[in-house]
Amino acid sequence: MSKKILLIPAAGVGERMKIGYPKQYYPLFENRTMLEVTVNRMLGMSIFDRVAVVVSENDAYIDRCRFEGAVEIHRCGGDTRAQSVLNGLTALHAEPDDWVFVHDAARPCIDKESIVRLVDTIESEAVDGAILALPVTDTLKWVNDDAMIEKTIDRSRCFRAQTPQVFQAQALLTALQNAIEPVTDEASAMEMQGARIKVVEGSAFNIKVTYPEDLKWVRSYINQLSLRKESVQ
Ligand SMILES: Nc1ccn([C@@H]2O[C@H](COP(=O)(O)OP(=O)(O)OP(=O)(O)O)[C@@H](O)[C@H]2O)c(=O)n1
Ligand SMILES: C[C@](O)(CO)[C@H](O)COP(=O)(O)O
Repeated sequence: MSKKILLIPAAGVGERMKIGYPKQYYPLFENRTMLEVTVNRMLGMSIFDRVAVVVSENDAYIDRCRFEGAVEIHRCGGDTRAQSVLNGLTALHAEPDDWVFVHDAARPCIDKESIVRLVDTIESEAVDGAILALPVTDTLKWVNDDAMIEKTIDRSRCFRAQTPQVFQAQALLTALQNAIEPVTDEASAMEMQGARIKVVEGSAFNIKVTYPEDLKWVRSYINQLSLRKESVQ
């Protein structure tokens, strides 16, 4: 029986957040860091057989994190997100057909319903993998180097990719090793291999904390959960 493994890349520096330390260690809720909130929410779902976090070799914060369940820490982060995921995958020593759910540490508002939809898809459909995503709702413009519009793009087939993105361990390892150009998500590497990847409905709240202003929405969502007495961490 193949396992479900959660792999959380958390080795970024958070350049765009400009807080002077990696954003995954920002205290998000009651002194719990973003990484703790993300991991503990995932642990609380009771879906994963293994939970692993990839941090950089010289990470000075991870030892202070308190997780509410078993978490493997791999100090093998790379210079890019893809390299961190590849290094983490290698360190996992997973079985080839284990399902690996890769989820950004910087997406703490992930919800169980979305994960269940992902699991249902890989268990019931003939796919090589699946990702959470949302349809684009704005009109899309393609511009030139001077920001002048060249054309309007048909948005009906455009989706915004989120995480988790789930693939089988060996297939993902091979895809990331073979990716010929830099990739910003796992699906991109798998697409290059011709994989069949399904887009599964995500949540508008599953935003990635990238810029300081993103924190406003994330904190508000997390506080709402707390007010409704739903588990936050
Ligand atoms: N070398 C890297 C870069 C990113 N990540 C992780 O990948 C996720 C998404 O990346 P992003 O939001 O781009 O994070 P950063 O790279 O930290 O941000 P920035 O690009 O602003 O520096 C985060 O959980 C981040 O920690 C990683 O594990 N290793
Ligand atoms: C993986 C990802 O979160 C999907 O939206 C995203 O591509 C990561 O973004 P990054 O800023 O390029 O790390």
